[in-house]
Amino acid sequence: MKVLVIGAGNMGLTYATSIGESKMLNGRDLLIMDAAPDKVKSLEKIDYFDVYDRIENCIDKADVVLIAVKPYHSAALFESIKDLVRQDQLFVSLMAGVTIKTIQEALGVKKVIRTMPNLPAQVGKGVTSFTSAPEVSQVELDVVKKLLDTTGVSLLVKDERTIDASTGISGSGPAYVFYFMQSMMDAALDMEFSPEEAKMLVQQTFEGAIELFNQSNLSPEEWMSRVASKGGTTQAALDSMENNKVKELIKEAAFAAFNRAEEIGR
Ligand SMILES: NC(=O)C1=CN([C@@H]2O[C@H](COP(=O)(O)OP(=O)(O)OC[C@H]3O[C@@H](n4cnc5c(N)ncnc54)[C@H](O)[C@@H]3O)[C@@H](O)[C@H]2O)C=CC1
Ligand SMILES: O=C(O)[C@@H]1CCC=N1
Repeated sequence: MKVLVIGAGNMGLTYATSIGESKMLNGRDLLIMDAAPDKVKSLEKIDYFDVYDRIENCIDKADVVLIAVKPYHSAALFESIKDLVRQDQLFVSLMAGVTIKTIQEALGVKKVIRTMPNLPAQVGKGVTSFTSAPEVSQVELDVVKKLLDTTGVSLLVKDERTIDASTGISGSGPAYVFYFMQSMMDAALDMEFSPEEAKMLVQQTFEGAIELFNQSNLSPEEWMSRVASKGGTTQAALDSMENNKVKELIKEAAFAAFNRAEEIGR
């Protein structure tokens, strides 16, 4: 089986590298293609895959094609490959919001899987939701799951609405965590810690909290109550968040991403 990754940015390169490192494929069965000459130059230093700068030189070699360009580049890409693709090829999209029907119609193919990965895939801690067109067989789904799992874990979901919902939680989610980290670092700077001290305090607090969560069956709410003493400092902070409806605002933000994914699809 030969796998071609189109688009060697954050996501495409991460998947190509993870698949390469996993040794799932034989020698030269992994191909990568990007339209940016400087990107292609930097890829040539990496040993895991054969690198292409022109789609017509590689698309017909592939059994599985991973599409990892930005959604707004998808129409131009589809136009450039629609006369080169085959019905037996399996297309796996990593693009937010681009529907299976759009891909099928633009390429004139049936076998399409749509995924929603996330950036922690870069460190093997990704979570990828995926769903497929009915024309994709169970064997093909199993193969793609193995490819996706090289970057962390994956979750087969029932439909494309759930892919858009995953975008609001796990796809965009790492940015919400970074937003929280940045806000705490900014607060630390206002309290006159140095930038290095602020980073250390926040980084270790996040790592420690995640480790506690991972090593127990307690919910985040239960852990919150273990940190907070009655009438103490944590309660003052949690009360402030409740009064300012921070939870509602975070939910609203997640739904904004979900809605935007659906909007891009339309
Ligand atoms: N960055 C993230 O955290 C996540 C991104 N995604 C999705 O992954 C996809 C890629 O995002 P990133 O990797 O962040 O983008 P990126 O901008 O880092 O990479 C896209 C790459 O595609 C290349 N490209 C553009 N048009 C091309 C064409 N016609 N042929 C070949 N290569 C072409 C660009 O040169 C670039 O290297 C997007 O559709 C996005 O919705 C999904 C989940 C998370
Ligand atoms: O912001 C975006 O559109 C992409 C999809 C999920 C994360 N990044």
